[in-house]
Amino acid sequence: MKLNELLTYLHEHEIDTKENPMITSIEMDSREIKKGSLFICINGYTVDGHDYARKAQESGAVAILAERPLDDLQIPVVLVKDSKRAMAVLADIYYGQPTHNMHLIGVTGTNGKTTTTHIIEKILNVANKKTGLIGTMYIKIADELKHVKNTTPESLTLQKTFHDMREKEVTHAIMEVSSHALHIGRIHGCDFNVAVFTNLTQDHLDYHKTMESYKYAKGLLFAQLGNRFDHEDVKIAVLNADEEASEEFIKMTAAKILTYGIETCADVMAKKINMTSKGTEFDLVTPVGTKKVTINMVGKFSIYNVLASVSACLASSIDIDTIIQAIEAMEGVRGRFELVDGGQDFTVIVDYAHTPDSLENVLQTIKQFAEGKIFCVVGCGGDRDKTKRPLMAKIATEYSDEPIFTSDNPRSEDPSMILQDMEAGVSGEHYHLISNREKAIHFAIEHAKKGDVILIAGKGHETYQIIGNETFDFDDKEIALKAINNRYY
Ligand SMILES: CC(=O)N[C@H]1[C@@H](OP(=O)(O)OP(=O)(O)OC[C@H]2O[C@@H](n3ccc(=O)[nH]c3=O)[C@H](O)[C@@H]2O)O[C@H](CO)[C@@H](O)[C@@H]1O[C@H](C)C(=O)N[C@@H](C)C(=O)N[C@H](CCC(=O)O)C(=O)O
Ligand SMILES: Nc1ncnc2c1ncn2[C@@H]1O[C@H](COP(=O)(O)OP(=O)(O)OP(=O)(O)O)[C@@H](O)[C@H]1O
Ligand SMILES: N[C@H](CCC[C@H](N)C(=O)O)C(=O)O
Ligand SMILES: [Mg+2]
Repeated sequence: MKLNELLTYLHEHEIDTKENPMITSIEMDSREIKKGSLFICINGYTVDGHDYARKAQESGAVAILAERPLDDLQIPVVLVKDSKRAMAVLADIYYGQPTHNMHLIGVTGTNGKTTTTHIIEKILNVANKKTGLIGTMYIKIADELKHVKNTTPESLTLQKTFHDMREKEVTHAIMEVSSHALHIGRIHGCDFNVAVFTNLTQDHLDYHKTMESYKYAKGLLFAQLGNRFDHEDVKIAVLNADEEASEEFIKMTAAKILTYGIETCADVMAKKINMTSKGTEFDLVTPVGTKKVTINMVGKFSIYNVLASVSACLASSIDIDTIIQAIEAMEGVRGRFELVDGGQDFTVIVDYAHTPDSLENVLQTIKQFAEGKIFCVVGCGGDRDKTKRPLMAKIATEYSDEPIFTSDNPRSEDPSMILQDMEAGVSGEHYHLISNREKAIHFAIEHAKKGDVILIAGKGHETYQIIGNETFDFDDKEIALKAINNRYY
């Protein structure tokens, strides 16, 4: 596409030349520049992309889009007020508006996004739909996986991903939509058909500062959902009726509403719930009838994720029998309440609970079936919301018999300072302090007795640990299996 053609889509811009090069790729990272690229300068949180414009030119960029004039460049410079916004517009156009002709489901909320997107994916696959998935664990196009840094990538990566999905004939895409992405505008240009809300509890206050602005960011997904009545293309907001924030999101959206819940009357509900340590049975009540279902996942939070997924799929015109077949076959998601079986006579669970609410939910669930003591190996991430640390420590001591405070991903912070923040939440309670995560896991496994349950929380599927600037191989499940092996064999 020629530069001038691309620029017709930007309402306000200035350009310093009449040159009109052919653009063969759009990049926001100078390290990705190829011959023919348009380089977009983004002023980031750590560095300013404008400082890399020269490097981009040297690497073959044929044009630059920037927020301020740049000296000593021989290629056209397009000036805009906000390069991130311009990037979203250009990415959408350059990649052929890929979300306009695919069914796009977005899932937002503090906890349960990854799990819910995977349940939706399973249902759509059982319904023979070709799917793409974007989220914390990976970008998945059919069976092909690509690892990513962010849960919800920047608009450029997003639109390119949707374009690749279209090339692979994906008809249904499901994505996790983080509050950061909503706040920064990474999803501008995404034409969602269905938007799903899981829940809102404390996290990310380092970024959003208050729960009110965190809620506002989540609400943007619903506010931006097809704000006109196109009766050929109805947009649907799937909201958790048991969550207070849903009442506000209802006011924020013009879309059709479908609610789900357990406590409050809703369109889709779970009734007569019967939980065991292996699974859950309940009556699934929907606008198209009531059926008894048995799922392999445990915990009330899992029922919420299933109800959200069922609602999203009903909103996507999938028939109820297919939905039920899929949710009954769903085995769970990697690193989410995942059982580690090394032949031991106690239970070991690896879970991604890294917020106060998720930790409380998971421990409450374990309490319902634990025959012996509960061990809880838990830490808190560095360079993240500090105020959740004492809360998580308190919850660990409240719901477990042997809490073991350890490191998560300390990142740039001193691990002992993070532990101090956790300890500030407890006074007089019994707990262990083992900063080295591998040693903490070994400690729990060496001390567990028959019937006990060990929860290893916070890192779930992660196969690394970030300490300082370095990333080390680290897999909770692998380490737990090694410790079980050491103890028994
Ligand atoms: C705070 C934040 O959101 N940061 C994101 C941001 O990074 P940044 O602003 O620091 O970028 P930067 O390094 O300053 O670079 C600025 C610009 O210079 C460019 N650059 C940089 C170096 C170079 O050599 N050449 C070059 O061109 C960069 O490509 C970029 O365009 O832009 C990057 C590229 O898109 C993101 O990967 C990065 O996410 C970081 C990794 C992050 O940790 N983000 C978290 C807070 C986040 O967004 N989390 C949410 C929610 C998670 C959840 O709850 O599930 C998520 O969606 O992931
Ligand atoms: N609906 C839910 N309500 C509360 N807690 C949940 C719910 N679903 C899952 N959890 C807990 O939260 C953890 C993370 O779940 P999941 O990865 O699905 O959430 P997420 O929203 O994608 O998280 P992230 O923002 O880190 O990507 C799980 O391991 C479990 O402990
Ligand atoms: N999406 C979350 C994941 C946290 C996972 C936990 N292991 C940590 O590193 O804090 C975040 O980036 O805040
Ligand atoms: Mg996630």
